[in-house]
Amino acid sequence: MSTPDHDPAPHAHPAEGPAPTPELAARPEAPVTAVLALGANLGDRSETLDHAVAVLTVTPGIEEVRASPRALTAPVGGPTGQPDYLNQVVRIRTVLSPWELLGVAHRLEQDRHRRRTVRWGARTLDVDLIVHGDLVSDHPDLTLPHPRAAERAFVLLPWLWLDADAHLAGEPVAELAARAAHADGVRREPPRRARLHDADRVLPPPPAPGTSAPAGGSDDGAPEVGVPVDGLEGGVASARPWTDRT
Ligand SMILES: Nc1ncnc2c1ncn2[C@@H]1O[C@H](COP(=O)(O)OP(=O)(O)OP(=O)(O)O)[C@@H](O)[C@H]1O
Ligand SMILES: Nc1nc2c(c(=O)[nH]1)N=C(CO)CN2
Repeated sequence: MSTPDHDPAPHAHPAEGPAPTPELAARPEAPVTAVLALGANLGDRSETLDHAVAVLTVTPGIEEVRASPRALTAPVGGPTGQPDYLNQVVRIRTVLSPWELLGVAHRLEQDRHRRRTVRWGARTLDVDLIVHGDLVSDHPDLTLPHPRAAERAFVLLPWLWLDADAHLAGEPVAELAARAAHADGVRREPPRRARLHDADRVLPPPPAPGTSAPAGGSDDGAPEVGVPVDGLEGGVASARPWTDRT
């Protein structure tokens, strides 16, 4: 028996091969802003998004990772009866080509054993590339800006919460969000702090002689920790991946 996430014969994704156009293969000479949209509605959605943001943070060629507040959203399209999605938008600066960035997106999905079977079916993780600088591409394997982003409240609202001045193809995201259908199905998650299992914690150094406060750590008493990642180069991140900055 197979479920949408247990396809016995997953097919290779086109982003594993060469870029289909020179524009999609070209690395920018200087970092450009790119926006990714994450969505998960199977498994531990919150942990999945934590992992994805952490991996982006340590991916070579990606810097200045800013993650939006998260939204719990009613599924739009696809089979009925799906669980709600957890959606988030991530803005980065990157020198990766659009095709390389799509490859990163698909490795993140594969890390979560995503299988493509039913269109818009439930999935452990979906990572869409919304914009890559000002690039416009109409190639079906990577269309930029993402062809459905301008009407998706589950993309536009988190993006707006992250960046009130954001524009998509010259239009203010605020205006697109105000017009988007299904906005009432998008509920902003309250800001949260990462809670790590004790076994994953890196203990802070002991207090200096004569002091009582431990060195380092965060303001809620949880120590600053690195984030171990696998599947991509980069090792351990020192940045905090739970960047719910509002
Ligand atoms: N901007 C883009 N971002 C991500 N994938 C894209 C983009 N443009 C085209 N694609 C192609 O779309 C194909 C299907 O992607 P995916 O399975 O993530 O679709 P979906 O999430 O179910 O639907 P939607 O594309 O409406 O979000 C991918 O194989 C990819 O090559
Ligand atoms: N709420 C919600 N609905 C969706 C989503 C999503 O991320 N969130 N993604 C889809 C295909 O990418 C289709 N429908």
